[in-house]
Amino acid sequence: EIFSSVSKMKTLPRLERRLLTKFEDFLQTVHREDGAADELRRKLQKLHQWNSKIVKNTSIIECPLHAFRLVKRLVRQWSAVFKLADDVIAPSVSRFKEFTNSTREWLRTQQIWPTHADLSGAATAIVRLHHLYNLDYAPLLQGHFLNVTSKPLTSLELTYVTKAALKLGFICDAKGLFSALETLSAGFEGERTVARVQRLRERLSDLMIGSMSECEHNNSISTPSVSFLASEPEQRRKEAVRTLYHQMCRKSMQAAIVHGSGTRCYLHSTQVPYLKFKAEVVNYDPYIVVFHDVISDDEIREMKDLSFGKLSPSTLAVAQVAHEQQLIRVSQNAWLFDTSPVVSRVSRRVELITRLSTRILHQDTHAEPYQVLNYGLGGVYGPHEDSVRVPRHNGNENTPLLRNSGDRTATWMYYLSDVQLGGATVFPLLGASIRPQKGTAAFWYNLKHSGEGDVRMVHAGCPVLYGDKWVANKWLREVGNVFTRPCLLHPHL
Ligand SMILES: O=C(O)CCC(=O)C(=O)O
Ligand SMILES: [Fe+2]
Repeated sequence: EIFSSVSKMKTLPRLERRLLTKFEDFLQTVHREDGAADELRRKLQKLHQWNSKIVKNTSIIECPLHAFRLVKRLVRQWSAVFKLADDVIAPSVSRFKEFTNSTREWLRTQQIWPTHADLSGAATAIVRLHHLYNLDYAPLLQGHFLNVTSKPLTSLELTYVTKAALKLGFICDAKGLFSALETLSAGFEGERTVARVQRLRERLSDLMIGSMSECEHNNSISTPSVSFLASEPEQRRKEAVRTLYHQMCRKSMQAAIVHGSGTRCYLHSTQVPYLKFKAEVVNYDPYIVVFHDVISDDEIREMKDLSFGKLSPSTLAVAQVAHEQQLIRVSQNAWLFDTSPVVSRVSRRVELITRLSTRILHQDTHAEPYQVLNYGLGGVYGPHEDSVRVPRHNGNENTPLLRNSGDRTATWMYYLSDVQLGGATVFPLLGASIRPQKGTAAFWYNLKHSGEGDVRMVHAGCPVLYGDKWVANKWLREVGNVFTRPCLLHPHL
């Protein structure tokens, strides 16, 4: 899957360019002038034009609507190209079959070519963003997404978006989208469009029967169904946290200054005399602090470069049902050890500032390697605690890492990118939020001084509305840090 990493998606136009070149070069060697070959040339020419526009400006993929359209083109238009080549041309030109087979194989080895799952993932992102941030669907139908303007949605595109809303269980969104689809396809007599609309109508009416939801209440975010077993009060607590999380994400979009009110700045001393860092207290009790200018652009580039090839879709520490993961976490991550002088230096800085050890040695691990995260389209990380030792995570105590190194005492999170819109880190129970800013880092403790997991530290990454969000987590472990964690009375760390 690729929709779960915006940075990976940005490499798609270059790959498409290489694919186009392969086809164009091959066609040069095929001297065939008939309708099918002409049609193939025409299709490729059109793809070439689209590609030329986007290959020079891949940052537009940070806009979910452009990203959705790119994925749609790669999945649908290219499968039409292959189909035409295989079904119409290859039977009379045998070399063609060899060519399409080997080209398909080549694409597979690149591992990033999108599939139908990516197409529905991209449509899901668009719906989730509209739903969560309370955006009006009307501009989207006209091809507008925030300040980006493009062509109105086609009936096929609208079908994907409506289906995504249905799948998410957002019935009111689906109803609205479906009636727009009906209007849009009213004049079309095409069999496929009619059948598509009919199928959706049936699915929607099935869902409506079981649901009494009134669409006027669209603003209160429906909590997605959670099918794993949970006791009733726990379930209610979870829903309350989710509601607060959604509210905070929306609020973080409106406020110009995102950090909590009463934010206080100071110069934070380190173990090196005169080396101080700008610090901003986001919350006093429990303590959450953001440090500014703690990692340079060059260091960030190196961390991203070292991680990029290793990114793979994020999973969750707490087992969840597969289809729910989409709602809880949409990102890819890689583990990065201190294998280069730059990464080591970046870790030393964490030590200088926090006075905690980041040493990673076999059998004596004071910290985890960096978990470098790149978010995907509408990328989110729902409410969670970094600590495993919060009461409701019972049963997780017995992992080898926990036995050897203890819990995640503290979290240090480097922000490796800005995010144009959305993507704030929020603490729903504290009312604190942090806007991602390249070069800064957030720090907080996950455990109380007693060693118990602090449930107040539940936090989340709001959906990325527009942008390519990167963070790097350094989780500092208990063992090796029990004596270094500063005293409770210390005003700072
Ligand atoms: O990306 C964010 O803002 C939060 C990430 C996070 O909480 C985590 O990776 O554990
Ligand atoms: Fe976290």
